[in-house]
Amino acid sequence: MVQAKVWRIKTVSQGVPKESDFECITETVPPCQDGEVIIEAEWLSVDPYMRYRIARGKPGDTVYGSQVAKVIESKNPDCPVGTYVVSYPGWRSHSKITAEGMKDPFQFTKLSDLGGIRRSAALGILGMPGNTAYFGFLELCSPKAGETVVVNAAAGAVGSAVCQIAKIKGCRVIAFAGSPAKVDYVKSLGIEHVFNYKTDDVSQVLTKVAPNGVDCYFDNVGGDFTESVMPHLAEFARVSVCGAISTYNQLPSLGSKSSGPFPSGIIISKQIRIEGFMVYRWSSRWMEGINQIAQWIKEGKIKYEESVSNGFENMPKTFIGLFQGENLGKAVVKY
Ligand SMILES: NC(=O)C1=CN([C@@H]2O[C@H](COP(=O)(O)OP(=O)(O)OC[C@H]3O[C@@H](n4cnc5c(N)ncnc54)[C@H](OP(=O)(O)O)[C@@H]3O)[C@@H](O)[C@H]2O)C=CC1
Ligand SMILES: CCCCCC(=O)/C=C/[C@@H]1[C@@H](C/C=C\CCCC(=O)O)[C@@H](O)C[C@H]1O
Repeated sequence: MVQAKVWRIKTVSQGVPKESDFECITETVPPCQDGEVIIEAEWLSVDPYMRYRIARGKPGDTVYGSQVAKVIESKNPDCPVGTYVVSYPGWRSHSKITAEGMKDPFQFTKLSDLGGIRRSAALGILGMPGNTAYFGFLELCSPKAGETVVVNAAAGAVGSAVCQIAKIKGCRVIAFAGSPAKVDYVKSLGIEHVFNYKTDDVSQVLTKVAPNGVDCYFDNVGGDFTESVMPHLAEFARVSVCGAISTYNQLPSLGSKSSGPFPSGIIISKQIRIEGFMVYRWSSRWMEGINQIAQWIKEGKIKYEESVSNGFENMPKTFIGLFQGENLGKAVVKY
């Protein structure tokens, strides 16, 4: 019988998660029944949203998350041994997927050929984060050529894709990231105006580099960063509220009181449109985004990076690293 390693919540994290908030146990996975498969993780994703899931979880819960995995046992003719899938069984080395579980296309999909691109990309640029950039930027910001776009967490999985899509659309991109190496990386993607928000004052940068205002703001960070950007928005600016990673370790739960004043005056007088989203809003158009990004990669218009941690034992450490800016591009763990 297959033995699975499983990362569970030991203590619901308070503030920045610690490795001791997690525990790894071993579990026996019973053999497949009709219609079932057993999968073995190949690549596991760590994502900022997991912080929210942990906050809403309880001790003993398996940490939620996606992985690229290989079918190693099958009693389902549609999914034979050797098939690669993207699934959401959580931080587990081996998992049983029932016939029912395989029906939900957002919990389980067979991995299509990625045209020579490493399978881990299905967790990043050719997966949920890539589509977050594609739909979250194009649909909510409606960018026009020549407009000025601000992107933060710009060296990360979503941000680096947004910067490049904005460039493809002919926009002028002002990007922010958290280290000199990250600034160099974003510049290497062809983005001209890139700043380190830890050493450059965001408001001063925008006064200088965006004297006519910011037309589109793709926000991954929230908090103080966003407070600094708001006064620089142009009339009829569009703000895509993708994430607020600077706040994830502060809020006790969803629905808690907002931490700062709501800038009503700016929003009203400049007639700004601000919209949050969850990328699964575009579920019915999922492959449109993936196929377009794949095409842009082929044409050399989009580049991407991955920060790879080796070993399942490094799941908590790699996850925590997201909040310390340790990743460049998509953070993944190789099983
Ligand atoms: N709405 C949706 O459907 C989705 C939203 N998201 C959101 O998109 C954002 C980016 O996700 P993703 O690309 O996967 O992650 P990233 O690959 O960008 O990794 C996170 C990065 O965030 C930056 N960061 C961490 N803490 C802070 C802080 N306190 N202040 C400023 N920056 C910080 C770090 O970069 P640096 O070194 O530059 O500080 C870090 O490397 C997140 O907010 C996430 O929740 C992601 C997917 C779907
Ligand atoms: C308020 C949540 C901000 C997190 C932004 C983000 O990264 C979203 C990612 C989603 C993710 C949803 C997972 C947890 C969000 C918790 C909200 C809830 O109602 O439980 C995943 O489904 C893929 C991205 O769309």
